[in-house]
Amino acid sequence: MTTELGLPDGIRACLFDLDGVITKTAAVHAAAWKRTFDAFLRERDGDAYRPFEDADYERYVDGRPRADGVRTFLASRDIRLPEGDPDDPPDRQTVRGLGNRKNALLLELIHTHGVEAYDGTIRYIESVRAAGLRTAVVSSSANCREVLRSIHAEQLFDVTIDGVVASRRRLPGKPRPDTFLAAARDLGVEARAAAVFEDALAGMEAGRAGRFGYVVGVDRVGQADALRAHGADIVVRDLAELGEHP
Ligand SMILES: O=P(O)(O)OC[C@H]1O[C@@H](O)[C@H](O)[C@@H](O)[C@@H]1O
Repeated sequence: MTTELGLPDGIRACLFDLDGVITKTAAVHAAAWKRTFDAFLRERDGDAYRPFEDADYERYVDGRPRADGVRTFLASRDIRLPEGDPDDPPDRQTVRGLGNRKNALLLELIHTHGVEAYDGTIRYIESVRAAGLRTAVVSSSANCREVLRSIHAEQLFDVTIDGVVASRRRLPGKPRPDTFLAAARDLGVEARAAAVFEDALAGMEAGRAGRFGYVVGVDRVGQADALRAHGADIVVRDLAELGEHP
């Protein structure tokens, strides 16, 4: 282990997820999804509908690109909707319509409440860069750049692979490893020389599938065992814990 950063020797780049790792926006996404799916399920099944639970978010939606989240959750309830069109109105019962409904709610929540960063992560990224390692943000979110801009953190990353870049480059989203692998490649390092920092189960699986050198699970919601089961090499509650001496 290197002492300062708590990373194995040979790690030359760090790949950070955004929502829940850098910013306190995972809960905001979860809230927007819950409002979207509960409204949809109530419209469909009436008042006896089965609500969208935290576990549904963690298993089927967290970390995945927007439309994949819609499809994966609906499939878990044996529901299939037409794909629809990327600019379907938010009240249209299609995969894209539901995604747009969620995005409108997310943006409303973000604009009303603002975005907060995790100070422990920002300090950690600054130490990583001071130590000469390269950094990337790897997020499924199409809102990644706006969120980073709002906390003035864009300059902390040499490479950005977000939801917009991934669809332009046709990269399959997490849990597939392609977005992380693209970030490592853009930084000029092999996967085994890169560490992945993620809070989502889909992100853990991507880290494991890509054979990255180190997979750090960031547990903000009490799912340490699940993070380990899905591929974490280590689980911390905050990145400030990495490199702390016992
Ligand atoms: O809808 P967006 O902003 O493009 O984000 C896509 C996904 O981005 C991930 O970072 C979140 O964990 C998911 O909850 C979200 O659905």
